Amino acid sequence: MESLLAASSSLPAAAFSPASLSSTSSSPLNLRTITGATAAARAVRCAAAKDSILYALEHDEMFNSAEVIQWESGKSINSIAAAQGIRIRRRCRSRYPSEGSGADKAVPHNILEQIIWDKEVEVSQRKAKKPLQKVIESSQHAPPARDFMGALTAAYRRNGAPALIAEVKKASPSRGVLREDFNPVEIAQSYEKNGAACLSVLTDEKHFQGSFENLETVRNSGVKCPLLCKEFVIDIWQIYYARSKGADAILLIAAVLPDLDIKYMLRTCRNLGMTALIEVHDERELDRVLKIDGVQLIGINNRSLETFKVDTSNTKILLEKRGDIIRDKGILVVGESGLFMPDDVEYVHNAGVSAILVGESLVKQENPGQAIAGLYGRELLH
Ligand SMILES: O=P(O)(O)OC[C@@H](O)[C@@H](O)c1c[nH]c2ccccc12
Repeated sequence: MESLLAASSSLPAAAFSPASLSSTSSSPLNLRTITGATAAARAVRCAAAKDSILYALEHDEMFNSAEVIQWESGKSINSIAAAQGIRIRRRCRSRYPSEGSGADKAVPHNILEQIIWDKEVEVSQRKAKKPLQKVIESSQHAPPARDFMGALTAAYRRNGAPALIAEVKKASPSRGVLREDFNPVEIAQSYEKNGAACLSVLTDEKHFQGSFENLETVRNSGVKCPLLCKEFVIDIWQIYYARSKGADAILLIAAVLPDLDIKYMLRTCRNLGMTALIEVHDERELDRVLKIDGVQLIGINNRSLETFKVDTSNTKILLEKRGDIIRDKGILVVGESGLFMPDDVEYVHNAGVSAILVGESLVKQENPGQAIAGLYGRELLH
Protein backbone atom coordinates (compact mmCIF):
# COMPACT_ATOMS: atom_id res chain seq x y z
CA MET A 1 0.00 0.00 0.00
CA GLU A 2 2.86 2.35 0.69
CA SER A 3 3.96 2.43 -2.87
CA LEU A 4 0.41 2.84 -4.05
CA LEU A 5 0.00 5.72 -1.73
CA ALA A 6 3.22 7.17 -2.97
CA ALA A 7 2.03 6.91 -6.53
CA SER A 8 -1.54 7.91 -6.21
CA SER A 9 -2.22 9.39 -2.84
CA SER A 10 -4.33 12.43 -2.69
CA LEU A 11 -6.88 11.02 -0.33
CA PRO A 12 -6.80 9.96 3.28
CA ALA A 13 -5.05 6.73 4.07
CA ALA A 14 -8.38 5.29 5.16
CA ALA A 15 -9.67 5.49 1.63
CA PHE A 16 -6.58 3.63 0.46
CA SER A 17 -6.68 0.59 2.63
CA PRO A 18 -5.35 -2.47 0.83
CA ALA A 19 -8.86 -3.75 0.24
CA SER A 20 -10.25 -0.53 -1.18
CA LEU A 21 -7.40 -0.42 -3.63
CA SER A 22 -7.55 -3.99 -4.73
CA SER A 23 -9.43 -3.22 -7.93
CA THR A 24 -7.25 -0.27 -8.96
CA SER A 25 -3.83 -1.31 -7.85
CA SER A 26 -2.35 -2.00 -11.24
CA SER A 27 -2.72 1.54 -12.56
CA PRO A 28 -1.07 4.17 -10.40
CA LEU A 29 -2.60 7.57 -10.97
CA ASN A 30 -0.78 10.80 -11.32
CA LEU A 31 -2.83 13.16 -9.23
CA ARG A 32 -0.10 15.62 -8.46
CA THR A 33 -1.59 18.28 -10.66
CA ILE A 34 -5.01 17.94 -9.18
CA THR A 35 -5.82 20.57 -6.63
CA GLY A 36 -9.39 19.99 -5.51
CA ALA A 37 -11.93 17.42 -4.52
CA THR A 38 -13.90 17.54 -7.73
CA ALA A 39 -10.84 17.09 -9.89
CA ALA A 40 -9.61 14.26 -7.69
CA ALA A 41 -12.98 12.62 -7.92
CA ARG A 42 -12.93 12.90 -11.71
CA ALA A 43 -9.46 11.38 -11.98
CA VAL A 44 -10.34 8.52 -9.70
CA ARG A 45 -13.53 7.95 -11.69
CA CYS A 46 -11.47 7.41 -14.82
CA ALA A 47 -9.36 4.81 -13.10
CA ALA A 48 -12.05 2.81 -11.42
CA ALA A 49 -15.62 3.74 -12.02
CA LYS A 50 -17.16 1.56 -9.39
CA ASP A 51 -14.47 1.79 -6.79
CA SER A 52 -15.48 2.44 -3.24
CA ILE A 53 -13.17 5.45 -3.05
CA LEU A 54 -15.25 7.22 -5.63
CA TYR A 55 -18.41 6.33 -3.82
CA ALA A 56 -17.05 7.72 -0.58
CA LEU A 57 -15.88 10.84 -2.38
CA GLU A 58 -19.19 11.49 -3.97
CA HIS A 59 -20.87 11.15 -0.63
CA ASP A 60 -18.46 13.23 1.26
CA GLU A 61 -17.14 16.52 0.01
CA MET A 62 -14.67 17.35 2.72
CA PHE A 63 -11.55 17.66 0.64
CA ASN A 64 -10.09 21.06 0.06
CA SER A 65 -7.03 21.71 -1.98
CA ALA A 66 -4.70 22.27 0.95
CA GLU A 67 -5.59 18.93 2.44
CA VAL A 68 -5.35 17.13 -0.85
CA ILE A 69 -1.90 18.60 -1.46
CA GLN A 70 -0.76 17.14 1.87
CA TRP A 71 -1.32 13.73 0.28
CA GLU A 72 0.29 14.59 -3.01
CA SER A 73 3.77 14.83 -1.67
CA GLY A 74 4.61 11.31 -2.77
CA LYS A 75 5.26 10.17 0.78
CA SER A 76 4.20 6.79 2.06
CA ILE A 77 1.52 6.56 4.71
CA ASN A 78 4.10 5.52 7.28
CA SER A 79 6.33 8.49 6.59
CA ILE A 80 3.36 10.88 6.76
CA ALA A 81 2.32 9.22 10.00
CA ALA A 82 5.86 9.33 11.39
CA ALA A 83 6.08 13.04 10.60
CA GLN A 84 3.03 13.52 12.80
CA GLY A 85 4.61 11.55 15.61
CA ILE A 86 2.49 8.45 15.04
CA ARG A 87 4.30 5.43 16.37
CA ILE A 88 1.97 2.76 15.07
CA ARG A 89 2.99 1.70 11.57
CA ARG A 90 0.79 0.11 8.94
CA ARG A 91 1.87 -3.20 7.58
CA CYS A 92 1.20 -1.91 4.10
CA ARG A 93 2.14 -4.73 1.74
CA SER A 94 4.18 -2.63 -0.66
CA ARG A 95 4.38 -3.26 -4.39
CA TYR A 96 8.03 -2.40 -4.59
CA PRO A 97 9.91 -4.07 -1.73
CA SER A 98 12.74 -1.59 -2.07
CA GLU A 99 10.37 1.25 -1.20
CA GLY A 100 8.89 2.23 2.11
CA SER A 101 9.94 1.31 5.59
CA GLY A 102 10.32 -2.38 4.99
CA ALA A 103 7.44 -3.03 7.35
CA ASP A 104 6.56 -6.12 5.30
CA LYS A 105 9.40 -8.02 6.86
CA ALA A 106 9.24 -6.33 10.20
CA VAL A 107 7.81 -7.61 13.42
CA PRO A 108 5.35 -5.39 15.25
CA HIS A 109 6.85 -3.01 17.78
CA ASN A 110 4.06 -3.41 20.28
CA ILE A 111 0.67 -4.97 20.81
CA LEU A 112 -1.27 -2.06 19.30
CA GLU A 113 0.79 -2.37 16.14
CA GLN A 114 0.11 -6.12 16.06
CA ILE A 115 -3.63 -5.46 16.48
CA ILE A 116 -3.58 -2.93 13.64
CA TRP A 117 -1.73 -5.27 11.30
CA ASP A 118 -4.25 -8.01 12.05
CA LYS A 119 -7.03 -5.50 11.56
CA GLU A 120 -5.79 -4.62 8.07
CA VAL A 121 -6.21 -8.25 7.06
CA GLU A 122 -9.58 -8.57 8.78
CA VAL A 123 -11.01 -5.42 7.21
CA SER A 124 -9.86 -6.35 3.73
CA GLN A 125 -11.55 -9.75 4.11
CA ARG A 126 -14.74 -8.20 5.42
CA LYS A 127 -14.77 -5.67 2.60
CA ALA A 128 -14.35 -8.41 0.04
CA LYS A 129 -17.52 -9.99 1.40
CA LYS A 130 -19.44 -6.74 1.77
CA PRO A 131 -18.17 -3.79 -0.26
CA LEU A 132 -18.44 -0.21 0.95
CA GLN A 133 -21.49 0.56 -1.16
CA LYS A 134 -23.40 -2.31 0.43
CA VAL A 135 -22.40 -1.39 3.95
CA ILE A 136 -23.40 2.23 3.33
CA GLU A 137 -26.81 0.99 2.21
CA SER A 138 -27.16 -1.13 5.36
CA SER A 139 -26.21 1.84 7.51
CA GLN A 140 -28.99 3.84 5.88
CA HIS A 141 -31.53 1.26 7.03
CA ALA A 142 -30.41 1.34 10.66
CA PRO A 143 -32.58 3.23 13.17
CA PRO A 144 -31.20 6.75 13.79
CA ALA A 145 -28.17 7.10 16.03
CA ARG A 146 -28.79 8.01 19.67
CA ASP A 147 -27.32 11.10 21.24
CA PHE A 148 -24.11 9.92 22.91
CA MET A 149 -22.88 13.40 23.90
CA GLY A 150 -26.31 14.35 25.22
CA ALA A 151 -26.45 11.23 27.40
CA LEU A 152 -23.01 12.01 28.86
CA THR A 153 -23.73 15.66 29.65
CA ALA A 154 -27.15 14.88 31.14
CA ALA A 155 -25.67 12.18 33.39
CA TYR A 156 -22.84 14.46 34.49
CA ARG A 157 -25.32 17.19 35.46
CA ARG A 158 -27.63 14.73 37.17
CA ASN A 159 -24.95 13.15 39.34
CA GLY A 160 -22.29 15.82 39.72
CA ALA A 161 -19.85 12.98 39.03
CA PRO A 162 -18.24 11.83 35.78
CA ALA A 163 -20.77 10.14 33.53
CA LEU A 164 -20.14 6.43 33.15
CA ILE A 165 -19.41 4.70 29.88
CA ALA A 166 -19.51 1.10 31.07
CA GLU A 167 -17.66 -1.39 28.94
CA VAL A 168 -18.93 -4.78 27.83
CA LYS A 169 -15.51 -6.46 27.76
CA LYS A 170 -14.75 -10.14 27.91
CA ALA A 171 -10.97 -10.13 27.62
CA SER A 172 -7.95 -8.03 26.75
CA PRO A 173 -4.40 -8.79 25.63
CA SER A 174 -3.01 -7.39 28.86
CA ARG A 175 -5.42 -8.98 31.36
CA GLY A 176 -6.54 -12.16 29.60
CA VAL A 177 -10.10 -13.34 30.11
CA LEU A 178 -11.86 -11.06 32.58
CA ARG A 179 -15.11 -12.97 32.77
CA GLU A 180 -15.63 -16.59 31.80
CA ASP A 181 -19.40 -16.55 32.04
CA PHE A 182 -19.89 -13.68 29.61
CA ASN A 183 -23.39 -12.66 28.57
CA PRO A 184 -23.18 -9.27 26.83
CA VAL A 185 -26.90 -8.52 27.04
CA GLU A 186 -27.15 -9.34 30.74
CA ILE A 187 -24.11 -7.20 31.48
CA ALA A 188 -25.41 -4.31 29.37
CA GLN A 189 -28.84 -4.39 31.00
CA SER A 190 -27.33 -4.52 34.43
CA TYR A 191 -25.08 -1.51 33.65
CA GLU A 192 -28.04 0.48 32.37
CA LYS A 193 -30.20 -0.39 35.35
CA ASN A 194 -27.50 0.90 37.69
CA GLY A 195 -26.94 4.28 36.12
CA ALA A 196 -24.49 3.94 33.22
CA ALA A 197 -24.97 6.86 30.83
CA CYS A 198 -23.61 5.01 27.79
CA LEU A 199 -22.17 1.60 27.04
CA SER A 200 -19.03 0.58 25.20
CA VAL A 201 -19.03 -2.74 23.35
CA LEU A 202 -15.75 -4.26 22.22
CA THR A 203 -16.01 -5.64 18.71
CA ASP A 204 -12.46 -6.87 18.07
CA GLU A 205 -12.54 -10.67 18.04
CA LYS A 206 -8.94 -11.70 17.86
CA HIS A 207 -7.48 -9.81 20.79
CA PHE A 208 -10.51 -8.88 22.93
CA GLN A 209 -12.95 -11.73 22.24
CA GLY A 210 -15.56 -9.16 21.28
CA SER A 211 -17.82 -9.12 18.22
CA PHE A 212 -20.16 -7.08 16.10
CA GLU A 213 -22.80 -9.66 17.00
CA ASN A 214 -22.43 -8.54 20.61
CA LEU A 215 -22.97 -4.94 19.55
CA GLU A 216 -26.01 -5.87 17.52
CA THR A 217 -27.62 -8.08 20.17
CA VAL A 218 -27.08 -5.46 22.84
CA ARG A 219 -28.68 -2.85 20.55
CA ASN A 220 -31.64 -5.13 19.89
CA SER A 221 -32.09 -6.14 23.52
CA GLY A 222 -34.11 -3.11 24.56
CA VAL A 223 -31.15 -1.33 26.16
CA LYS A 224 -31.65 2.42 25.65
CA CYS A 225 -28.18 3.76 26.44
CA PRO A 226 -26.23 5.02 23.43
CA LEU A 227 -23.55 2.53 22.35
CA LEU A 228 -19.88 3.10 21.60
CA CYS A 229 -18.36 0.66 19.14
CA LYS A 230 -14.95 -0.11 20.61
CA GLU A 231 -13.02 -0.99 17.51
CA PHE A 232 -9.62 -0.35 15.96
CA VAL A 233 -10.69 1.81 13.08
CA ILE A 234 -8.37 2.12 10.10
CA ASP A 235 -10.94 2.45 7.31
CA ILE A 236 -14.25 4.30 6.96
CA TRP A 237 -15.84 1.01 5.96
CA GLN A 238 -15.73 0.09 9.68
CA ILE A 239 -17.64 3.22 10.65
CA TYR A 240 -20.50 2.47 8.26
CA TYR A 241 -20.46 -1.15 9.40
CA ALA A 242 -20.63 -0.12 13.05
CA ARG A 243 -23.58 2.17 12.27
CA SER A 244 -25.33 -0.62 10.42
CA LYS A 245 -25.01 -2.75 13.58
CA GLY A 246 -26.49 -0.04 15.76
CA ALA A 247 -23.47 1.92 17.05
CA ASP A 248 -24.10 5.52 18.09
CA ALA A 249 -20.44 6.38 18.64
CA ILE A 250 -17.08 5.01 17.59
CA LEU A 251 -13.54 5.10 18.90
CA LEU A 252 -10.80 6.71 16.79
CA ILE A 253 -7.27 6.18 18.10
CA ALA A 254 -4.93 9.09 17.41
CA ALA A 255 -1.88 6.84 17.82
CA VAL A 256 -3.02 4.96 14.74
CA LEU A 257 -4.62 7.56 12.48
CA PRO A 258 -2.95 10.46 10.65
CA ASP A 259 -4.68 13.83 11.04
CA LEU A 260 -6.36 13.75 7.67
CA ASP A 261 -7.89 10.36 8.41
CA ILE A 262 -9.26 11.70 11.68
CA LYS A 263 -10.81 14.67 9.85
CA TYR A 264 -12.28 12.46 7.18
CA MET A 265 -13.65 10.01 9.72
CA LEU A 266 -15.08 12.78 11.87
CA ARG A 267 -16.95 14.01 8.85
CA THR A 268 -18.23 10.51 8.14
CA CYS A 269 -19.40 10.19 11.75
CA ARG A 270 -21.15 13.53 11.60
CA ASN A 271 -22.95 12.56 8.41
CA LEU A 272 -24.15 9.40 10.13
CA GLY A 273 -25.23 11.23 13.29
CA MET A 274 -22.53 9.41 15.28
CA THR A 275 -20.15 10.74 17.92
CA ALA A 276 -16.42 10.12 17.56
CA LEU A 277 -14.47 9.47 20.75
CA ILE A 278 -10.91 10.37 19.87
CA GLU A 279 -8.39 8.64 22.07
CA VAL A 280 -5.02 10.11 22.96
CA HIS A 281 -2.20 8.84 25.11
CA ASP A 282 0.21 11.73 25.30
CA GLU A 283 0.73 15.43 24.79
CA ARG A 284 1.74 15.16 21.17
CA GLU A 285 -1.38 13.24 20.22
CA LEU A 286 -3.53 15.61 22.24
CA ASP A 287 -2.03 18.64 20.48
CA ARG A 288 -2.69 17.08 17.08
CA VAL A 289 -6.30 16.40 17.97
CA LEU A 290 -6.84 19.88 19.43
CA LYS A 291 -5.91 21.37 16.06
CA ILE A 292 -8.72 19.49 14.33
CA ASP A 293 -12.05 21.30 13.99
CA GLY A 294 -15.24 19.62 15.11
CA VAL A 295 -13.79 17.41 17.84
CA GLN A 296 -16.33 17.10 20.66
CA LEU A 297 -15.09 14.20 22.72
CA ILE A 298 -11.54 13.25 23.67
CA GLY A 299 -10.56 10.20 25.68
CA ILE A 300 -7.32 10.19 27.61
CA ASN A 301 -6.11 6.63 27.96
CA ASN A 302 -4.18 5.96 31.13
CA ARG A 303 -2.84 2.70 29.75
CA SER A 304 0.53 2.85 27.98
CA LEU A 305 0.59 1.39 24.49
CA GLU A 306 4.00 -0.09 24.97
CA THR A 307 3.95 -1.43 28.50
CA PHE A 308 0.24 -1.74 29.35
CA LYS A 309 1.03 0.01 32.59
CA VAL A 310 -1.83 2.13 33.86
CA ASP A 311 -1.11 5.51 35.38
CA THR A 312 -4.07 7.79 36.11
CA SER A 313 -1.74 10.74 36.51
CA ASN A 314 -1.57 10.74 32.70
CA THR A 315 -5.07 12.28 32.67
CA LYS A 316 -4.09 14.81 35.30
CA ILE A 317 -0.86 15.87 33.64
CA LEU A 318 -2.41 16.28 30.20
CA LEU A 319 -5.31 18.28 31.59
CA GLU A 320 -2.99 20.51 33.60
CA LYS A 321 -1.20 21.31 30.37
CA ARG A 322 -4.09 21.62 27.94
CA GLY A 323 -7.22 21.94 30.13
CA ASP A 324 -7.71 25.61 29.23
CA ILE A 325 -7.78 25.00 25.49
CA ILE A 326 -10.06 22.02 25.98
CA ARG A 327 -12.51 24.08 28.06
CA ASP A 328 -12.40 26.98 25.57
CA LYS A 329 -13.29 24.62 22.78
CA GLY A 330 -16.12 23.06 24.81
CA ILE A 331 -14.62 19.59 24.39
CA LEU A 332 -15.69 16.93 26.84
CA VAL A 333 -12.96 14.65 28.22
CA VAL A 334 -13.29 10.98 29.10
CA GLY A 335 -10.83 9.39 31.55
CA GLU A 336 -10.08 5.90 30.23
CA SER A 337 -8.74 2.71 31.83
CA GLY A 338 -7.52 1.54 35.18
CA LEU A 339 -10.26 3.04 37.36
CA PHE A 340 -11.17 0.81 40.30
CA MET A 341 -12.20 2.83 43.34
CA PRO A 342 -14.08 5.99 44.34
CA ASP A 343 -10.69 7.66 44.90
CA ASP A 344 -9.74 6.98 41.28
CA VAL A 345 -12.99 8.49 40.04
CA GLU A 346 -12.56 11.53 42.24
CA TYR A 347 -8.95 11.95 41.14
CA VAL A 348 -9.79 12.08 37.42
CA HIS A 349 -12.88 14.18 38.13
CA ASN A 350 -10.73 16.74 39.92
CA ALA A 351 -8.34 16.61 36.99
CA GLY A 352 -11.20 17.78 34.76
CA VAL A 353 -12.90 14.80 33.15
CA SER A 354 -16.68 14.77 32.73
CA ALA A 355 -16.92 11.09 31.91
CA ILE A 356 -15.07 7.84 32.55
CA LEU A 357 -14.70 4.65 30.56
CA VAL A 358 -14.53 1.57 32.76
CA GLY A 359 -14.33 -2.11 31.90
CA GLU A 360 -12.27 -4.41 34.05
CA SER A 361 -13.25 -3.24 37.51
CA LEU A 362 -16.96 -3.72 36.71
CA VAL A 363 -16.96 -6.75 34.47
CA LYS A 364 -14.88 -8.79 36.89
CA GLN A 365 -17.46 -8.47 39.67
CA GLU A 366 -20.19 -11.04 40.00
CA ASN A 367 -22.82 -8.40 39.35
CA PRO A 368 -21.25 -5.80 37.05
CA GLY A 369 -24.15 -3.36 37.43
CA GLN A 370 -24.08 -3.41 41.20
CA ALA A 371 -20.33 -2.87 41.04
CA ILE A 372 -21.03 0.66 39.77
CA ALA A 373 -22.07 1.81 43.24
CA GLY A 374 -18.79 0.39 44.56
CA LEU A 375 -16.80 2.27 41.93
CA TYR A 376 -18.46 5.61 42.70
CA GLY A 377 -18.96 5.09 46.42
CA ARG A 378 -22.69 5.73 45.91
CA GLU A 379 -25.53 4.84 43.64
CA LEU A 380 -25.91 6.77 40.41
CA LEU A 381 -29.17 8.47 39.46
CA HIS A 382 -30.61 7.60 36.11
O1 LIG B 1 -10.76 -2.26 31.51
P1 LIG B 1 -10.33 -0.87 31.89
O2 LIG B 1 -8.96 -0.78 32.42
O3 LIG B 1 -11.35 -0.22 32.78
O4 LIG B 1 -10.32 -0.02 30.51
C1 LIG B 1 -11.48 0.24 29.78
C2 LIG B 1 -11.11 0.92 28.46
O5 LIG B 1 -10.56 2.15 28.76
C3 LIG B 1 -10.13 0.06 27.66
O6 LIG B 1 -10.77 -1.13 27.36
C4 LIG B 1 -9.68 0.72 26.37
C5 LIG B 1 -9.34 2.03 26.21
N1 LIG B 1 -9.00 2.29 24.96
C6 LIG B 1 -9.06 1.15 24.26
C7 LIG B 1 -8.82 0.89 22.90
C8 LIG B 1 -9.04 -0.38 22.45
C9 LIG B 1 -9.42 -1.42 23.30
C10 LIG B 1 -9.68 -1.18 24.64
C11 LIG B 1 -9.49 0.10 25.13
